[in-house]
Amino acid sequence: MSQIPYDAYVQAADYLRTRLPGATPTIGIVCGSGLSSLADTLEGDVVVVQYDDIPGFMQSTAISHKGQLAFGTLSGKPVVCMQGRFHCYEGYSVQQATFPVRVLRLLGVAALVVTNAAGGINPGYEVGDVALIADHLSLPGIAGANALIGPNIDEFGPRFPSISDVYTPRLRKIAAKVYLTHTALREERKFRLHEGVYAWCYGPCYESRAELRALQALGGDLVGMSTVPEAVVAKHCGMEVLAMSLVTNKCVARREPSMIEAAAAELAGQSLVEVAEEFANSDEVLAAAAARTLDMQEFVRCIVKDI
Ligand SMILES: O=P(O)(O)O[C@@H]1C[C@H](O)[C@@H](CO)O1
Ligand code: HPA
Repeated sequence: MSQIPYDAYVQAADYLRTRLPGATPTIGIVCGSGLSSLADTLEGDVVVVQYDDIPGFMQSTAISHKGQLAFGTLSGKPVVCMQGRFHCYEGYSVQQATFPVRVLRLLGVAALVVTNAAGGINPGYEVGDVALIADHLSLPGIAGANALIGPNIDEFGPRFPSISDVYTPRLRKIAAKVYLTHTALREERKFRLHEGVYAWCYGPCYESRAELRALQALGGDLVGMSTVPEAVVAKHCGMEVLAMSLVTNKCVARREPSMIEAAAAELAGQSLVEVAEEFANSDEVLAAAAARTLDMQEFVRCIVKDI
């Protein structure tokens, strides 16, 4: 894996400092698919910087990911929103995909709020629910797709970091308290809040049914194509991390209908009951994200106030 040198991160952070007239951000918010309008709620002197202009940044190619950083204040705190993240399925290495996280760290970001659109594997999760990520399953990570592979950059963190508490309990508790005390979000049942395990897959294919059953058996509640590399790198460089998924589709993990049984039934002249199945698709994902976007804005705004 080609290594990104420390100087490249420093160069990007130095460039961004020249674009910022005021305070540098202490909180970073990564906007997931369909959730980039979180940045529309920024206040104060908002500064928008295109990824194209930042030395070393990649291009955002994912649908609905704008490809810009928006700096401003949210609930009175200096924040930066990443309107567009980099996914490995776009062809980026895990180091390239996580480049912005380390740049934000160099700018002074101490807490990273990461959002994503995810499929619900847990049968109790419905479209429109939100889940705080309590832990993750990183099959690509344990198989070698880990941004920390290669010479360790000691300026960021230790060679062998523990990531057992990567999703900072303090921040999860803050988010839970916001939800439990926010009348409009909870009592009006705008969305249900869960806490679950996010299974990271490389994508871009949505998972097969057998893969979904495997992830379910391994303890996954959600499945998505992002977040884990960012969280690992953020934890390595000493950031607190809060990650949450918006459930945009329910995953169909039921076993495939047997074509041997279907063929035998047809040969015996029996009529078959067709089972209609719904499979994940990106239109459905973006529509579900759009439907929940204002609630997510409000939720994140209140959490940031209490961080
Ligand atoms: O950036 P996120 O994780 O929100 O995006 C998810 C994963 C894929 O980019 C896309 C698949 O529908 O949504
Ligand atoms: N699988 C993977 N990524 C996703 C999904 C899914 O079902 N939904 C949104 N992002």
